[in-house]
Amino acid sequence: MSNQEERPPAQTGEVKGRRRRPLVGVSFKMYFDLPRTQSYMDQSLEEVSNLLDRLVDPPQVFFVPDFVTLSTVRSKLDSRVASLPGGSACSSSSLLLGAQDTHHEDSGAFTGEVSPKVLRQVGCDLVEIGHAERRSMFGEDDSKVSLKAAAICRNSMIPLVCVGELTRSEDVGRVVDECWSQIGPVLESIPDDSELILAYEPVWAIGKQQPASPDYVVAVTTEIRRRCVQLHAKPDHLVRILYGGSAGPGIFEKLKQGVDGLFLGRFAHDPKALAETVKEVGRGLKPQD
Ligand SMILES: O=C(CO)COP(=O)(O)O
Repeated sequence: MSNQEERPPAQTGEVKGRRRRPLVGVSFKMYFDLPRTQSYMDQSLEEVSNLLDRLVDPPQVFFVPDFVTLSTVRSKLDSRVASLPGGSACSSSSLLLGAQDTHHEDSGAFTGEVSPKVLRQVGCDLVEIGHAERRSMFGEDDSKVSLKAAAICRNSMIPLVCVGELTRSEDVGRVVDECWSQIGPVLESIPDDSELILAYEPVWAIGKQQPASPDYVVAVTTEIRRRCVQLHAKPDHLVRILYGGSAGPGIFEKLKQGVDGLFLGRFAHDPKALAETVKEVGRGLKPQD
């Protein structure tokens, strides 16, 4: 598949079953060169596709490479799925492609920008917006994030919106208020029936040796979910919340009361660490394994 007409709208969760499917993703940020992206994808797909059928609750797994390698990664995802027997848990709805940003217009005189329409045409399922690095270094503010979220939905993809407070605080209400100032405008800008993925990434926990503490993450994400559902009346099954910020193997078990999965950076650079995390988010191996 190579163009938008041939691809059905991205629907990453199990919307019809009203179940929030677990989800694990990795952003390559700007860490990988082209050969590294290719070898990382080959090794990760080998690890993950061998694993998904053996898990209790196989998660969806998404990859977020740079713009230039989106088509390369798309081809690798498609050929891996095509090589597997029908009925495998490793299908086109379980291996997803994301972009790291988008412009909010579909076309026009915006030199250097990338259109959400083209992202869909090259086979993106989701688009990451509002990452802390883009907010702090590239002037991405809440109004731009909202426009981009609307553009992503308009082009049949899922917005993956990164939110998080700048500094750690014991006051969960204050932390959630800061996150809510980023989430509220997005919820206003997208259709009520659109899926949304929120990546809760406390800015102070990105790029560190340790993630935020489990109690902290669960308290914040539980309140974010409550506000989405009760304050905004967003259907519960349409919002998935991930944790990101120095996340890696060994932490999902402690966060699972609050989140549907993880969004990884450096600690997924080893494909075996990615596979280990996928295994944990997928509730481990089925008993016979
Ligand atoms: O920013 C992140 C994912 O978007 C997390 O990056 P690190 O896990 O490398 O801190």
